[in-house]
Amino acid sequence: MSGPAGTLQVRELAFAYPDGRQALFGVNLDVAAGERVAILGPNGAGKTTLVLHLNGTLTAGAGSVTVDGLSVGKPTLREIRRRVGIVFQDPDDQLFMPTVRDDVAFGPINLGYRDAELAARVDRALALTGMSGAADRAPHHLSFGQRRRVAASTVLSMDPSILVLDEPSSNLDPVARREFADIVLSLGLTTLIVTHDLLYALQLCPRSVIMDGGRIVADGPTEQILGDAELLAAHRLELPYGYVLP
Ligand SMILES: Nc1ncnc2c1ncn2[C@@H]1O[C@H](COP(=O)(O)OP(=O)(O)OP(=O)(O)O)[C@@H](O)[C@H]1O
Repeated sequence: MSGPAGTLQVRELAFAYPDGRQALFGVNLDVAAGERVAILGPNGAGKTTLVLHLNGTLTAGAGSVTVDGLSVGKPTLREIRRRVGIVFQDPDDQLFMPTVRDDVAFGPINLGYRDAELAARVDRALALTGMSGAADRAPHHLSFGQRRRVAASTVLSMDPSILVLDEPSSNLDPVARREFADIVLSLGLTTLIVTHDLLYALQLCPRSVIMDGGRIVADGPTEQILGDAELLAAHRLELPYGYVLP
């Protein structure tokens, strides 16, 4: 079965790590095509654990995850990995080839693309992040901000329907931060953003959920969530010092 591209359904998802630590307790989340949703919450809330279920890196202990109408599980894993692109916090976890072009081509080559079709995918993915000029450079010669863009290109070259960004603003200077936000907005993809940067969530995501203790404890318009001082305080979230919502 297949559904509209860019849709996500998480149903009663529960998960315990092998050491017995229960990290998720019945998480429910529906994301519509084209939505941008911030996943907020204190350290240890279960945000990363949830995200790692979306592309099948972790397997649900109970409940289900459905992407574009496809149930995440062993039989669909290859297709799910293509459809859900995760950009990790540290780009160096994703860049390991001699050149930027090789890194961005890695995923499509695994999918069987070659020659002109492969080149077109790589060129497009680099253009989307403004990194076309760096195609022949070594990733480790690039700045952190540039490496983050290339890491995004490595998943965009798979033509994903859902983009997951883990702390996308971390270690970026203000201009790089804004430039990356502009890239995300220009893509128009269903996007989940895990972040402690509440203003980045406000800038990029009309909707936010708060996770705490392995559960989603709030879900609504970002402006409303960030405007609720009691809710934020109850879950160890704080706007930057002195900041007043517009
Ligand atoms: N590999 C692991 N083995 C055992 N427990 C783990 C493992 N990874 C995470 N946990 C635990 O699962 C819970 C959720 O962790 P998770 O990393 O999902 O939280 P998080 O919200 O992403 O936190 P942070 O904001 O610090 O990144 C925590 O209690 C954590 O200690």
